[in-house]
Amino acid sequence: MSCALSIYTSVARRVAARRFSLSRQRWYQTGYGAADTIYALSTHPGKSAIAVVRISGPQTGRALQLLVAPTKKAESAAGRQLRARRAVLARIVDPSDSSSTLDTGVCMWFPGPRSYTGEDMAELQVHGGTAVVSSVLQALGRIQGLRLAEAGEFTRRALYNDKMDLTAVEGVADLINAETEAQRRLAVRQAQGELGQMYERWRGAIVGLMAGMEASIDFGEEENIEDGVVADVVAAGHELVQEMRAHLDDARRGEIMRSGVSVAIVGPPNSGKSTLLNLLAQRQVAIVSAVAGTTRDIVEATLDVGGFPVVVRDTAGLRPTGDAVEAEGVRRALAAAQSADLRICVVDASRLAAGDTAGDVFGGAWRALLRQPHTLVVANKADLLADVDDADAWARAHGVAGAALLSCATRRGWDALLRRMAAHIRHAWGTADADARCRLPLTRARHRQHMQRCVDHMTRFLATRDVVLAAEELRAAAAALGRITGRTGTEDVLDALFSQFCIGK
Ligand SMILES: Nc1nc2c(ncn2[C@@H]2O[C@H](COP(=O)(O)OP(=O)(O)OP(=O)(O)O)[C@@H](O)[C@H]2O)c(=O)[nH]1
Ligand SMILES: [Mg+2]
Repeated sequence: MSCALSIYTSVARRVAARRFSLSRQRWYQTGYGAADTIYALSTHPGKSAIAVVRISGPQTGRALQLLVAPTKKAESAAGRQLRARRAVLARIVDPSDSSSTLDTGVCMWFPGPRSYTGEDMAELQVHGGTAVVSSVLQALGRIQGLRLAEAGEFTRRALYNDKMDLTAVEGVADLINAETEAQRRLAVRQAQGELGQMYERWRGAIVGLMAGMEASIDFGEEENIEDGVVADVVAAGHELVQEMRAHLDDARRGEIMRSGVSVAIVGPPNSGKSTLLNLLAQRQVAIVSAVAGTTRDIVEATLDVGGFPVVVRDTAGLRPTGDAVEAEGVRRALAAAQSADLRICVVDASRLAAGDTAGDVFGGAWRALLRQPHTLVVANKADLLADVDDADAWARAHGVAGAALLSCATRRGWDALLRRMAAHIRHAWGTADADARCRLPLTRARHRQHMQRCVDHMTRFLATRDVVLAAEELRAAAAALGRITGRTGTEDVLDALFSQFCIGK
């Protein structure tokens, strides 16, 4: 046991050393060069109260010496030098003429490695006027060895300097793009490294299993796995795979929260689908008319329902038709309904009240939609009904049990419908982001793909009796996890990811 442990330690050390060298190797391969010092405006371009200019790289200290001068007040005070991680009020001056003040602002100096990028870094908070910002940027450009940063280059440097892993970088990108509370909650946890730490813990556990396998090779007489020696390794492997499978089997909660819950509004023509979309979007996105068959194509709007990101699609009314264009609309509507996470089936309550059955209203083939999970039925045009005291009883009596009674015209049932949609989304996909005790779900298809590969290799590892194959499967499983966190072979992913970042991040 102690032997296995010492082998584990040596393997883990080798893995850690390799990880470091891989990071540095990538760093030099990128062509950016560690010698460059970069700068950029990190806040939004345009007029604002304050703008933040960031500098990172080995020449940062020299750039500050040339660019930052004490204010008159600071000159008389003791300790006027820039101190690490302290905000100092300073004059930002022209490097070629320190008497020419460009602006007065706050300067912060972060000597590496205790900075965002892991390098020497500085932040200048200046007044957010266009002329001020451009004069500071031009002054930085005149200092030798400094150049404007590429999109996402600060964060790229943080990644290469092991300040964060790839999942954390993706979390930062998601945080910047987050539009709803649920997206923000998910992204902030990922940006703090929570997901990456979990994958690294699993990778460490696989490395431990590899150490166990090495022990079995050392002490086994033949190159076959000896039952007694590897019983613990196999048991630990089973436990690990179970944990990983539970992570994979998450109903795509994280991916749905990140990209938005896709909702399709479907139902017969003229039931008020487009009216509902316009109400949800709070603007006239789709054409509404009393003519049945108005909507032909898919009309889409992105919104926030109770803090959850939602992409709603209005669709053509479902009915048999000889019109080729309308038939294509119906085909697209059914496809949208199939692929949606949540379906809202809108029916005309007045038609049900007039004696049509739900079957008449929906048509035979389309009733199948109602039986799909994650489907809410909305009986619209409730204003056309005689007084209904008990909406649930009314829906049961008219063959649409559980339907929400709504009038888009008078807004009767509107708040209840929104509450119901939010509750359904929270219950189906939303728990992990809201509850910090829950494990973070997979947030990208990229993670899912590598995670699935890892589980496949682990499954094959557990099935084989051949020690060489077993070790190979473990190595491949660890490498798959390494691809999620960016430890192995991710240059192509990085280029795609950082191109989505803004300059200055
Ligand atoms: N009385 C009443 N009329 C409504 C209500 N909601 C929508 N309407 C009317 O019903 C008609 C059809 O509305 P739309 O929103 O275009 O219906 P649709 O389901 O999108 O129709 P198609 O695009 O043809 O499939 C319009 O005249 C709307 O003003 C409601 O709650 N009450
Ligand atoms: Mg319509």
